[in-house]
Amino acid sequence: MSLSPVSSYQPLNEQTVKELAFKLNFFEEDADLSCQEIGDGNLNLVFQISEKGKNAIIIKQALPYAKVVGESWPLTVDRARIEADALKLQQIHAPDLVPQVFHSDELLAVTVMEDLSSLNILRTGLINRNPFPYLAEHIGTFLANTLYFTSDYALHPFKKKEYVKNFSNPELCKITEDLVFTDPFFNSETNDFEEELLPLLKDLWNNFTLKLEVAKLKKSFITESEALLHGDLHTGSIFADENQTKVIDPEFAFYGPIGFDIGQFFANLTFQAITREDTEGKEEILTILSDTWNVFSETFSQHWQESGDAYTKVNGYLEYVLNKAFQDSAGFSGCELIRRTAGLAHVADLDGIPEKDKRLNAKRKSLSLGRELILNRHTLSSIGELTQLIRKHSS
Ligand SMILES: Nc1ncnc2c1ncn2[C@@H]1O[C@H](COP(=O)(O)OP(=O)(O)O)[C@@H](O)[C@H]1O
Ligand SMILES: CSC[C@H]1O[C@H](OP(=O)(O)O)[C@H](O)[C@@H]1O
Repeated sequence: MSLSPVSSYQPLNEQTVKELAFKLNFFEEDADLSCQEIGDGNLNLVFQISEKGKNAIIIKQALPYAKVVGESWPLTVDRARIEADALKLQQIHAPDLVPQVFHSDELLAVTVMEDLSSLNILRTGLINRNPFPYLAEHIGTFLANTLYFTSDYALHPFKKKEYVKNFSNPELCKITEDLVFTDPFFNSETNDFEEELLPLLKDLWNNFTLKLEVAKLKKSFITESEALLHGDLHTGSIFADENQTKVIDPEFAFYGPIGFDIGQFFANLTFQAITREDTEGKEEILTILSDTWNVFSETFSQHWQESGDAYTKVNGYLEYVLNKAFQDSAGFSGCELIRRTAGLAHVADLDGIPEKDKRLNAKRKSLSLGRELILNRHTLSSIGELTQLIRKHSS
């Protein structure tokens, strides 16, 4: 039986979302509520509802299409169920690192959650050069806990397969398969770039060694059901300040290779290593990147000691798993750098640079670093070698 306050899906607006908040008893019936739609992402509606002097709540609703494109791009609202279920699981394994979910409704495709607007979206905070002293510790822990505890290394095989089924997310995965792994490596209609970048892009499109390596990464993304991924872990999916970090928006969650989340986070940090002009600023980012890896690998290794799987006691297996995740993360990171530079969905780190020459210079660095990361990922044997490669291409 559905506990939904409505009998069919309907897109909410600032009036009907208040009525929903009342029906769900988040406010007393005489409360004077204010409400704004604050969503700035590509896909969903996000309403902030508040009563003067009290904590606000967030009601996020999936539309039956991709908001950024419109009704010509239909998209399942089941992504709201996936997002709510992923947040609830992440809350168990990484408490304090995700927003609290107060309520979710599959029929209306809504998630009611904690309002985090006292924190900053990390991408904006990094562009504004705010300090995030706990970011590496928090994201390293988030990655280690959510990835380890949803994997076969930790779970009974029946439970793991139940999760794989629950988090089957074909439509959202298809977006990533197209926009991250395919379109930017071909002269596709969805691509979006300044014409000055065309010669460099043609070099990528004609580089068959590169295409073979991207095909291998895409195969890994599609076929390796290693752990429950966040699936879209960029710096716009993280709220943070000097003390706290909260990961939001796991609607792309599905079972995939561990290195994918790590690589997306690395790439989105790397835009800052590229665009910051001072060495100190660049080094600050590279330190966050390498500290995140170190926290991730140490925490993941500690969890591994508790695994019940007989093979986890075999010498060399943990090192193999971590090394694969590390080299994959470099390759996935390369794909993310290229797609955010020349694909459909861009980032403010690059597009927000007002001076054309500087912007193009940063984009050229991003494209060439992306290519190097994809081609040379198997030569990287330590986090220091990865940060050195980024340093070389971003100076
Ligand atoms: N829990 C929250 N608290 C405060 N603001 C939020 C919250 N969740 C989302 N937002 C706001 O809505 C924006 C879009 O949210 P997001 O979940 O990324 O949507 P989309 O799935 O469309 O990308 C965020 O950038 C942020 O400004
Ligand atoms: C048409 S979806 C493009 C892009 O948007 C998603 O990001 P977000 O929902 O955080 O704005 C995801 O990265 C998709 O690849």
